[in-house]
Amino acid sequence: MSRKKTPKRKGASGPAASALHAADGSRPARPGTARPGPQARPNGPPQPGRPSLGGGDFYDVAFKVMLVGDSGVGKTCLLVRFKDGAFLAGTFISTVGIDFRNKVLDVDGMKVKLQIWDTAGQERFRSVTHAYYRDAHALLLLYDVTNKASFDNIQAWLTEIQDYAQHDVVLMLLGNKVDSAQERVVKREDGEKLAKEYGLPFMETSAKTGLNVDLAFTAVAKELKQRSMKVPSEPRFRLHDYVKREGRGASCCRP
Ligand SMILES: Nc1nc2c(ncn2[C@@H]2O[C@H](COP(=O)(O)OP(=O)(O)OP(=O)(O)O)[C@@H](O)[C@H]2O)c(=O)[nH]1
Ligand SMILES: [Mg+2]
Repeated sequence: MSRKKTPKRKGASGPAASALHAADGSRPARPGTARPGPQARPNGPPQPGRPSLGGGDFYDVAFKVMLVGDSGVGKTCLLVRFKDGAFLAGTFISTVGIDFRNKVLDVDGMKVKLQIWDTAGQERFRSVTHAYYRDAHALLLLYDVTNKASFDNIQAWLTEIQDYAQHDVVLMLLGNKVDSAQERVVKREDGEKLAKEYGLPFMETSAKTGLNVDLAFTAVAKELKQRSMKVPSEPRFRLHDYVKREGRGASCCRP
């Protein structure tokens, strides 16, 4: 990850909510009780493949990916869209603490398992989530294009990442909810500018329509897989170039 400058801490904020919320809607997350599963290792060498304990999904390498950003930006919805291909419409139920879902991807013939941690954006859970940054191989940092404050808080999140995550963590900036064209207050160019300033790959996404959601996770999986190979057999994967080339504009996929 390259960052041009050290951002100033502003203090992230988000709407208050209180109900329990698990990423799959079945198991509520309890703050401080979730632990990385046996298949996720701290940042460093990925674990060699084996079947997962629960689902029997075989894989060659496993990585831990964390979703971060203000409350309400759509982290849980992004994960549910990626994992289940569905959108959680209706009442917003804020995540409590942290929870995770697994998904195995086929990346150029290799089974790459992503253990994706969905964190609570609310300030009061920050100390819980801090403990998990260190183990993350990749971070997806989200803001909501219809919420200026969530965009303004990105610098604060970057400070937090700098303080708690591994220095070589794969980091990508995502502007979510681009389906809400009428409510948009953060222009695509603003996101691009900020991403450029910090040397981050950037995409706009929609958990509602699915725009660029698979692409974001696939790009991260490709980058992690390549990094994990001692002698890369393929040409160097370039995350920035990949998301620029493959990313689709918001206008192509409105419902
Ligand atoms: N239109 C639109 N709404 C979305 C999208 N993603 C999420 N939402 C809505 O935004 C609200 C918040 O989504 P969540 O995924 O729960 O937000 P979160 O970032 O997980 O919030 P915390 O768990 O509090 O950190 C919900 O009402 C979702 O239905 C999107 O891409 N488009
Ligand atoms: Mg959530």
